[in-house]
Amino acid sequence: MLSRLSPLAQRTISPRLLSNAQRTLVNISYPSPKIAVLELDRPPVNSLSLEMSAKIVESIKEIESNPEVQAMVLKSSNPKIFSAGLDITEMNRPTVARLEDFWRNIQTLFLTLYSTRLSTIASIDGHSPAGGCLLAMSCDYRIMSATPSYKIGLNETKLGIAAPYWLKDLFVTTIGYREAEVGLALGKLYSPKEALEIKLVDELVDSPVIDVALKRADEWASIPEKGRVASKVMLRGAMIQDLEEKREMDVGWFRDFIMEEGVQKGIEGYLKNLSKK
Ligand SMILES: CCCCC/C=C\C/C=C\CC/C=C/CC(=O)SCCNC(=O)CCNC(=O)[C@H](O)C(C)(C)COP(=O)(O)OP(=O)(O)OC[C@H]1O[C@@H](n2cnc3c(N)ncnc32)[C@H](O)[C@@H]1OP(=O)(O)O
Repeated sequence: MLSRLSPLAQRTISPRLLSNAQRTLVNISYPSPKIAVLELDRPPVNSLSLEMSAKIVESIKEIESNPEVQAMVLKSSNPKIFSAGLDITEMNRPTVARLEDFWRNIQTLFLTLYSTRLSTIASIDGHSPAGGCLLAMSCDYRIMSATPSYKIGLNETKLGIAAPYWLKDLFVTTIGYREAEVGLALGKLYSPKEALEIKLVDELVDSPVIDVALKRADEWASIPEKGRVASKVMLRGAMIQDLEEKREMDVGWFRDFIMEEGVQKGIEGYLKNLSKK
């Protein structure tokens, strides 16, 4: 894509002016041989389109393929948004084929990030609703900026939709049944302080989040891989296997739910309000 531009244009065009079609969507860097940083870079809000999910999966696989790398920090290029979650436009009057493909890519994203052999540290320097919270919860450790205006949580019910069963399971596993029951029903978005209290995040920082995330990545990367991965498989294997077995059933639930006229009206209204803001 970018390579289709002339070399002069490639050198002079400001990255801010690049359309998403011309962007790489994620950037990978290696601050040290054992640590990778995967930066989400899909303006304006790092929402997860089909292509964005596929790109994140491809990048995780690329990082995993280097046996020296032990830990990965997941961060955002946006200074105040980690990820706004699923790209809502993917669910707005879609074709059935695209919608099903979109959902398969979201499932794969979850399965890949949740099960990777890498230690994963979420560096949450901004808002992280819904699918953004899914990305964070799929990591092994979550560090969030203490900025009080930031929000994290699962707000699906506010859009007139429900979290899929496996995201509900992930939420329950992370914060416990009762808190998840209330949080899901109300579509609650938590402040960083509240998120720390219920253990939705592990640590709050005032300093640049990435600095602390890199320190934690160093600590996690120093643990011998075999035992660390075996523990991860023991804790996460059942949920992964369960979704692997139910993938197509889940695609069907998602498709039938989203294609309902009432749900479509709700999504349309939510999108209109977002753009009006
Ligand atoms: C028994 C049967 C049950 C079956 C169940 C089966 C399956 C489950 C069914 C469905 C599950 C679906 C799961 C969904 C999870 C999700 O992730 S849904 C997405 C939820 N995300 C949100 O609600 C976040 C919305 N965004 C915001 O709140 C704000 O944008 C922000 C992140 C706080 C940032 O605010 P800021 O003021 O900086 O930016 P703007 O609001 O002005 O946004 C800029 C621009 O971006 C557009 N936009 C924002 N978020 C999204 C998004 N998620 N997708 C697409 N587009 C988004 C916004 O509209 C603006 O656009 P512009 O006006 O054209 O500039």
